[in-house]
Parts: sequence; C-alpha cells; structure tokens
Amino acid sequence: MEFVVEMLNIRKEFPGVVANDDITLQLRKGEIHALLGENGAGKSTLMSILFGMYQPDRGTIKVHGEQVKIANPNVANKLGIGMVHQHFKLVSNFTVTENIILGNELKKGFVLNIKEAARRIEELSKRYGLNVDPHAKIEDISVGMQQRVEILKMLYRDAEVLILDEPSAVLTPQEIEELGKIMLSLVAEGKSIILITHKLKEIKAVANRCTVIRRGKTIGTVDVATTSELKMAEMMVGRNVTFKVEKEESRPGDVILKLEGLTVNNNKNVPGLKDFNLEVRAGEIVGIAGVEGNGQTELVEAITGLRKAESGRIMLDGHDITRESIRGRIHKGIAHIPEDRQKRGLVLDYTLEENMILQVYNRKPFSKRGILDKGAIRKYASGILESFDVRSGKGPLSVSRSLSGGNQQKAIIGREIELDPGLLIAVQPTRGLDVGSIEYIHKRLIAHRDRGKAVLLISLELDEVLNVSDRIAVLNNGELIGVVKASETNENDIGAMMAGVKIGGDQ
Ligand SMILES: Nc1ncnc2c1ncn2[C@@H]1O[C@H](COP(=O)(O)OP(=O)(O)OP(=O)(O)O)[C@@H](O)[C@H]1O
Repeated sequence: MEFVVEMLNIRKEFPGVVANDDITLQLRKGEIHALLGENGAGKSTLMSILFGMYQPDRGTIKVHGEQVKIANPNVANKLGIGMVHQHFKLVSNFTVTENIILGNELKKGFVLNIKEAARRIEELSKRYGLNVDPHAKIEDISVGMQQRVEILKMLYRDAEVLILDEPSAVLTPQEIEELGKIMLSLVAEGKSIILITHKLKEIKAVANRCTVIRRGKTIGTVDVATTSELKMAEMMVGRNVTFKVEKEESRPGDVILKLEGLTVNNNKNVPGLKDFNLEVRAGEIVGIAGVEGNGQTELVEAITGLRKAESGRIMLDGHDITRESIRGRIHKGIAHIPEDRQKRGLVLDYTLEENMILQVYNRKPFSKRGILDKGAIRKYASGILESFDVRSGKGPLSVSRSLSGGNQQKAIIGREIELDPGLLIAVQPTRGLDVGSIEYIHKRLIAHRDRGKAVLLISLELDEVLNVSDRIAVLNNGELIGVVKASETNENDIGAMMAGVKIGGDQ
C-alpha cells in the first residue's frame, strides 16, 4: 500500500500538557482520511506539525516513504502539503486572484501576470467544480466561497495532500453537501485529504478511513464503511454516548422576552429583520431555524444591544429595553453565547480566569472597595472550568489563546450559564464541539430551562433546533414564517418553512 504521508509515533508537549503522545497516522494516496477526537485531543497540533508550524519533540514524518523535516510551512508547501485553517487567512479587500498569488511573488524569478494567474485559477476552479470567480473581492463573497478560495490557493501551489481543519464548521448544510462533492472530485484527481471534523455523518458520507485520537493518544484507525457512527463516537469519548436529547415537556411561565414589530437593519443599511414578533417564556427553549443570513444576526444583535432597532420594541420582564445599553441589558439578566467566539466571546490574550469574570469583576466577592480578590476569582473560575470540563494546560491561569477551539467554546458557555441569566441567548452553542460535549451542553441548556429560565437558541443545525427546543420560530428573508411546537413538527416541514412556505399557525 502506498502512503503519501506517514506520521509515526509523534510526540508534542506544551507547558503542562502532552498534546500528542505517540500518535501515528498514515495517509494513503487518493483517500479521504478523517481525523476524529474530542475537543483538545490534539488534532490541530498534529496537523500543525505536518504543516511545519510546530516541530515534534519525537517521532518521524515520511512523505512518499522518505523521511523529511518540515521546518516551516514553506517546506510543507514544497513537499506538496497544503492546509486550510479554521480561521481563513485572506485579505478581504483583495480579489480572489490577488489572494491566491499573495506570497508567491516572493519567489525567485516571479513575474507578476495577474491575467495569466486569473486564467489558471479559472481553469482549476472548473476542473474541481469550485465555481469561484477569480475577479471577485473576498469581502463580497460568502464564507463558503472564501473557503473554496483557500482550497484553490493550495491547488494553485500544486498541493498533493490537503489538510482541512473543521471545514464544515462555518458552512450551511447545503454548502457542506457541496464541499463533500468537491472533496470527492479532489481525490478522484489523485489528491489525498486529511479531514478534521466532529461530524460523524460527514465522515460516513465522504471518508474512507478514520483515525481516532483521545487525550493525545491514537485509539485506532478504522474503515469507515464498516464502522458505525456510534462505534466511532465511543472510540473517541471512551464511553457510551447517546445522540438523543432527553427532556420533559416544558412548563412555560411568564413572558420574559417579548419582541413587538421589531425591524432591524443589516450591514447594508436595509432591513435584515422585518416587523418581527416573538415571545419567549420562563421555562421554555425557543429555537430559531433559518438558513444563515436570514435575519438571525440582526435579531440577536438587537436583543443584546449590539445593533439598534429601527422600529418596534424589545421588552424584558415587562420593561422596555429597546434603548438600554449593552451593559444595562447584561445587568437586567440577558446572557449571550456569541456566534464568533474569538471576536466577541473571549479576550484571547487574557487568562481563562480573567475571561470568566468579564461581566462580574466589579461585583462582590470579586472586588471589594476597588481591589480584586484573586482567591475568590480563582475559586469561581475553577468551578466553571471543572463543571464544563474545559481542558487546558494551566487551568484558570492558561492564556485563552492556547486552548483548543472547542475548549474555548465550552469556557464561554460555562461563563454565561454560571451568570444564571433570566434570558440566555445561545448562538450556535455547539459549533466545533465533539459529540460528548454537545450532549453535555444540551443537558445544561435544558437544565437552565428547567430552573424556570428562558432560552433563545439560534442554530444552523436543524437536528439541534428540533431536539433541544420546545417551540421553533422559522425565519426566512428577515420575516417570521411561523412558530411551531417542536414535538409536532419534523425536519421536512421546518425545511419547507425555511424556504418561505407557510405551514402551521402561530403558537
Ligand atoms: N500553543 C499552545 N500552547 C499551549 N498549549 C497548547 C497550544 N496549542 C495547543 N495546546 C493544548 O494542546 C491540547 C491539544 O490542543 P489541539 O488544539 O491540538 O486540540 P484539538 O483536538 O484540535 O481540539 P478542538 O477539537 O477543540 O479544536 C489542548 O490541551 C491545548 O490546550
């Protein structure tokens, strides 16, 4: 069997944590090889080693059977290895072509010929079914398209081995399906792919083999066709998992959040949310279903105060908060798990404990007469990190940037739930989380509801909206299409409503 890349017995230690402990991964030519593991298991570290961003402490890397030293990403590129990161590295006011040739101009003998580059990009785009316009500006194209630009960047540099780090985390369900087709066309042309993903369905749909790692160690490599999703999940977590969400019928109480005729402009200064009405009661979870970009951002930002309402009213506990400041709303009991954890969720250069008290540092017991009580802060932060199983090298003292993406997300969720808010707004709360953590977060959202609090859940994962919510409000083109009980609907009906078809009445 021909291996294009072999990573043998790789070890990598960071202060306080062994991220990779004797990991072996062998990539066959022309296969899609999934890399599965819990949050913080060591996947990104392993791939960063393959891409030359970190040096392993021990172990061997072979490319086409020959031992190599990948000192930096340029060496990786030369060896035919390319990587698409979770956070894209594109210049937003440059065109697709300019972004793709960026970096290449430093090479010896490079002659700038944009026309020729654009022609080649177009050709590659056609060949692999990417459908990218080489002249479009990055800021004008969707996230899905931007990801394809990243893929094109690798192809333009003749990469043979493509590493995709959680590529579907930022995509809509339709874009995920298209990405699957693109991956299949890439391997059909002889490329080999390492795919990091938490989505078992996706592994089943496209991957040939799957290597599972847990807490830095290889658990095994399996053939995907003959291994069930449940089996892979259990290998990863090391215990039985259920995909079902257990919950009792909700017992809604008083109205906590009431939106009346809310109209909110989008970034282009036209209404992104139009004349929107909704109630969320104590003791219930209301899910918002909709294709991305149909008013969800405007809705959340208006409630949290990040964006102003053009007209209409936002009522919290019977009080009008439409003009209230962001901080005022937090004090009145609104907590927010934001969509973009790196931009709005955490101050990445702060430690975890500093991040855990962002909203409460000036209250007792954390601050007395203007002086911070370090002991009280540490105790509070440690409690959250333990309860939400946030794994990091130095616990509360870890710099937030050093945490794996999934663990950053768990820390934010823990911080917001710990505030015990009357209204919890959870936007894509489980994006990037492994199945064990998803199970846990769902339980915590339901427990919050069961304590008589209101939860507004915004998610692009239809399964999540259907399983966790009590009622579902469907958005299409900024308008409320309808509100249905989760127990009385199904994926097809919600899908039709998301496309703008009105089914069922207002509940
Ligand atoms: N630069 C770093 N400094 C210190 N610790 C780090 C660094 N990078 C990663 N770690 C730690 O190494 C471990 C593995 O992290 P890694 O990002 O590889 O996990 P992952 O499997 O990719 O997780 P996720 O699914 O959440 O993205 C984590 O405990 C993380 O906190």
